[in-house]
Amino acid sequence: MTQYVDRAELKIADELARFIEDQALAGTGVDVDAFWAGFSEMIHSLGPKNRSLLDHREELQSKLDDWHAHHRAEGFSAEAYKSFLTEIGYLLPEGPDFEIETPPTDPEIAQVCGPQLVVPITNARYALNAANARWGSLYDALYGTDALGDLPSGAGYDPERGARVVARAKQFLDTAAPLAGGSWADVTALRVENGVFFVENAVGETGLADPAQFAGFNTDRQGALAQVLLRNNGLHVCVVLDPDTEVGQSDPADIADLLIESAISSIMDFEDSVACVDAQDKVQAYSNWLGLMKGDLREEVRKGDKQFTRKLEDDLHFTGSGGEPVTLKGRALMLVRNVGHLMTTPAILCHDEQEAPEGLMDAMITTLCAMHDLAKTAGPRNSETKSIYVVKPKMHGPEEVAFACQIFDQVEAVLGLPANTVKLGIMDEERRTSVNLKECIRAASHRVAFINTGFLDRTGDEIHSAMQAGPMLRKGDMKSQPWIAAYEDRNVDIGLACGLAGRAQIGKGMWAMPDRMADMLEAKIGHPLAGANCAWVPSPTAATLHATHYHRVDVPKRQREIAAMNRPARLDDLLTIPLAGGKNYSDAEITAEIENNAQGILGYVVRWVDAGVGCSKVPDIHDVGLMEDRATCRISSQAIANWLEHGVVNETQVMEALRKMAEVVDRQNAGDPDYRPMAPGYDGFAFQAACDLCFLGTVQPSGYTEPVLHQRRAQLKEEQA
Ligand SMILES: CC(=O)SCCNC(=O)CCNC(=O)[C@H](O)C(C)(C)COP(=O)(O)OP(=O)(O)OC[C@H]1O[C@@H](n2cnc3c(N)ncnc32)[C@H](O)[C@@H]1OP(=O)(O)O
Ligand SMILES: O=CC(=O)O
Ligand SMILES: [Mg+2]
Repeated sequence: MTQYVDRAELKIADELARFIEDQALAGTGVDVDAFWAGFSEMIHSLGPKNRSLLDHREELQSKLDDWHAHHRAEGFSAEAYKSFLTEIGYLLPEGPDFEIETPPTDPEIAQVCGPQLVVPITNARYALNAANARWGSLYDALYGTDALGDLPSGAGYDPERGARVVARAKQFLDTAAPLAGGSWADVTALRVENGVFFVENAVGETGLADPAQFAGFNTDRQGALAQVLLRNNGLHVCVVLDPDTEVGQSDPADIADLLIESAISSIMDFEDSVACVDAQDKVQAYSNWLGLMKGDLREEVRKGDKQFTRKLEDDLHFTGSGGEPVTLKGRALMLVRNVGHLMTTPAILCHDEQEAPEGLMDAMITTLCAMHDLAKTAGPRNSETKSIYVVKPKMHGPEEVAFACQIFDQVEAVLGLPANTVKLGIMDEERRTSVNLKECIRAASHRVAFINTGFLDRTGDEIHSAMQAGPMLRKGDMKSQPWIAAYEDRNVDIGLACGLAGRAQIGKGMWAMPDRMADMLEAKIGHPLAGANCAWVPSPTAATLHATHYHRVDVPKRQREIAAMNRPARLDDLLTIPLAGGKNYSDAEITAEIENNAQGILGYVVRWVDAGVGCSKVPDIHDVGLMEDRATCRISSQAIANWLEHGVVNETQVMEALRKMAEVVDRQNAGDPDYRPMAPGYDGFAFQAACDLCFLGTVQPSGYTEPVLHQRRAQLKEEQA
């Protein structure tokens, strides 16, 4: 039972009030009473608007449902559809051209192109790792994954595999920092003399083809060259020399590793990768964020027989070619993803005892925590421009973006921050945002710092918003449809037209197969080539490997080329609904599809509901481990709900698939002593949640999964209390 304390017409869960007063407010200079008064005023003034925006979503959805239900039989007319969307205010008129006016942002947002790592904020061990993922070992990333085509076989070091890793890494150097003569593969010695970098290899003495790529060096205590810093496309590579390691010893030039700039920014996620349903969970999440912003977050890590304390890395120091000190950031720029506008929270009750919107709570408290970074007078800072970067997900159209800006206007006023301190990341992941993207950006033109194609949620919304249009294609077929290509291209085109290049991020989505690094290396170069200056990765290792793409592609140049192409707008493609149409899937294909979706849902939901884990790696029916979060769960559940709605499958078939796959998921988790099997009872909260997601999928708001997940997890917590 939550204990509440009264604060300025709000009831605040006791542990949240204590966190805010004792930890978050302390040291910010914000007066406690003024804070509560301002917070209360914000919740009571913006809460009703929040609710009316959600009502508007529902109104539009029911109009879409009706229209599709009435026009299904007569065949689809794109023109009639577009007129209807315009008539109901779903598709809005575009205003004149404009450019964003966001105040200057940090280089990691505006200039440096590279991977963006996402991490659940509730896991301090991972969150610290994500902050520290600015630098990663390319040798380790190549050795420890399937990036070379196969996986390491044993526990010990395999010199044959090591040689292949070194060869690949040196190929990378030949692209990122080519030599004037010969290849890095034949390098026998490196030296720095009077600030000039020399290389010896098969052709004799040489140097970098472009000497300006030499950015600094370090020597060891004996004065021997220990690190050489190179720069390419704004990214750094540190060549590590160490004859005392096994790898360095076997290298003619003592090269032991390449440390490369990896996660340029990291998103600390309060949204789809976490399971936070009450004040207790939220305080844990806010505490981690506060620790990152204060810089004092620590986590005891045990690995095998080793134990150590993980904390934020310091900056890196080198000597420049003229003898000047060179300092590079040791940490990724941290952004924070708040929840969207949908959910309410039992952590705060309004004067009418109703739950407050969770998005308002996140906006105020994550900004408050980040003030500790702005206030630092010594030590490494997150933002040099005194900015706070908030990613706002799942907004539907410009009105909701304008509302997000209004929220942060009020937050800044309450906390005494200069206007537009909070920079906004707009996730382009709902259909009404994609179709009105230019106006969404305009609505945040003074604070937008990124737009990003969250194609996973976007796929879920594609299914839900056209639920009544007919049965959709299989999940895997969605990726090759006209709507998604148009969505990705338009996001870049509109971002460039609105002046984001050199000022803000134009990002691309998550790589959702965390163990398939060879495939990622093949596929994800497509992101910088498409003009994105950042793209999401699920792990630090993926960040290191994806970083190599930004050495191969000069993104600003690519953006100029794309802008010059003047590509046509392709709104018609964007509005092409991915219906199965004449495709007649066989019974086997239908069964495989629902079993695959059921397995993903159950594998994810059982850990969410029973263990409070918001992001998991779950094998699909082909045994490929997939990153599952609320967005991927939204796709799978909406896909099943859609096929149920149109009679492609019936309830009995879906229930059979759920029961069968529950047994599979139980077996997959058999090694976990805390795991509670779903079979043979099929009566636990997790299994019920999976059933609700499928059988009640059509009536979930926008097809989101969080209402069901929250309800079932809260029930379980209550039962366990
Ligand atoms: C649609 C969307 O919204 S996408 C955004 C939401 N999704 C995410 O945020 C995905 C984040 N990724 C993750 O949570 C995880 O990588 C998972 C759940 C996919 C896989 O986790 P695991 O199975 O534990 O990964 P695995 O065993 O391969 O690796 C664990 C190691 O990698 C690190 N690691 C894995 N993912 C991350 C991450 N995102 N950030 C930082 N470190 C990470 C861990 O710290 C750990 O290293 P450590 O032992 O030194 O602490
Ligand atoms: O948030 C990201 C997505 O793809 O959804
Ligand atoms: Mg999303």
